[in-house]
Amino acid sequence: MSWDHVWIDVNIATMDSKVAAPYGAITNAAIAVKNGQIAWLGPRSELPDFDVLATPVYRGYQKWLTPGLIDAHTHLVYAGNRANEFEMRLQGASYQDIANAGGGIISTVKACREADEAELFNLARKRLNALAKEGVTTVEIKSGYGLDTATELKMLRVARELGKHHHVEVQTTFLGAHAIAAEYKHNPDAYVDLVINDMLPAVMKENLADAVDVFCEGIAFNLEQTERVLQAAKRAGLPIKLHAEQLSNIGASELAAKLGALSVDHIEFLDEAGVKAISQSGTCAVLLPGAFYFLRETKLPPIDLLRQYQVPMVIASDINPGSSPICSTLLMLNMACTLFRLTPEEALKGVTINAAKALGIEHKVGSLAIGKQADFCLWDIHSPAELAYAYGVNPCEQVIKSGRIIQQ
Ligand SMILES: N=CN[C@@H](CCC(=O)O)C(=O)O
Ligand SMILES: [Zn+2]
Repeated sequence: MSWDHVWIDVNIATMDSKVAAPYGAITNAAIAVKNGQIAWLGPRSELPDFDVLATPVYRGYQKWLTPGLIDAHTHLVYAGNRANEFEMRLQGASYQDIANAGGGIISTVKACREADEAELFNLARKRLNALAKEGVTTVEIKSGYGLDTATELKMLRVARELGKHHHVEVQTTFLGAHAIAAEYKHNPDAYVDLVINDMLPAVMKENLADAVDVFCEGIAFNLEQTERVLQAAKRAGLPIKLHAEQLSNIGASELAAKLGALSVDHIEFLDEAGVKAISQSGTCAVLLPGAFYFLRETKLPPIDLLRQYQVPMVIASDINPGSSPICSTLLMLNMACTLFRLTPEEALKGVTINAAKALGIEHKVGSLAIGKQADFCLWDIHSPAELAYAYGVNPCEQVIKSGRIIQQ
């Protein structure tokens, strides 16, 4: 047997539902990598003979190995910050008040239109480095702070460039329908026309997006406008997702289900009819505890209903300057448990296999099984629950991306 690398004496949280144990765990295990893929994994005692002189072998000392983490919802390409709005909220203004007064997303739009690609790239790279240090190997990045064709393209190009220059794999999402651009304040439908007829074709031409998202909400796009954008995305052959039911329930998730969306994200105000609809369409529920925490929301997402209808729950950071300026996927695991009462196992599924489902890449990443991409992390922990339990001392010891050992 000839392999590129082998790890022995590790405990593996495979997160593979075919392994019938919590976390899909295999204890006293080994894993072998060849050509960027997992060539073998199983109990150490069953490890086939291999050429020990020719193969680098790493000893895990019974530490835990998990799939590389996947952050399936971020807005990490942006310029400026909104600390002033943070202060305004502490003086009593609400997130909606600020948005309605022309602040919020629109104020980040001004900063992003002014920034050039190099500036956006450098700011975003720091955020991506922070995630990578915590074991993130795949990240989704949205546009949506341009709201004109040139700036939306600029954001997506920066996201694509990040993916080329960093070991973390980047999935891009076109979110031109994030807010109504100030220039179209009095004619939102004309802005939707711009998104569909100008931005989307330009995005497609440069192959800049892996998916399309819309913020479907009272302060953003209504159901009809949202459907127009999503139908256009589908015609262009892109998967779709929605910012849905964050501040109110306008039926966004039922629309997402009808159109076969990959995910609905936020969903604090999702009701049983919506949960039922997304369970039937196989749409994932992306929970964003960072935004819930930072906006001091009080309405909890319907976790029990999501469990009851067996909707895959995803946990993501939602990194953005307005509602979640928190650059830590690991902290989200802790928040998912403390704020949303997820179990640590549910939380870990939310940043591994279920996050992969929300991005439509579960055939490739998200769990550890023979034939999958060799994306995994070695953690200095005694049980996988520790990843959600404690925060502040980074337990990530080693990151392997596509079979390559990343030194950081
Ligand atoms: N809800 C909409 N979009 C972002 C917030 C964007 C912002 O406030 O800048 C979110 O996911 O929370
Ligand atoms: Zn978001």
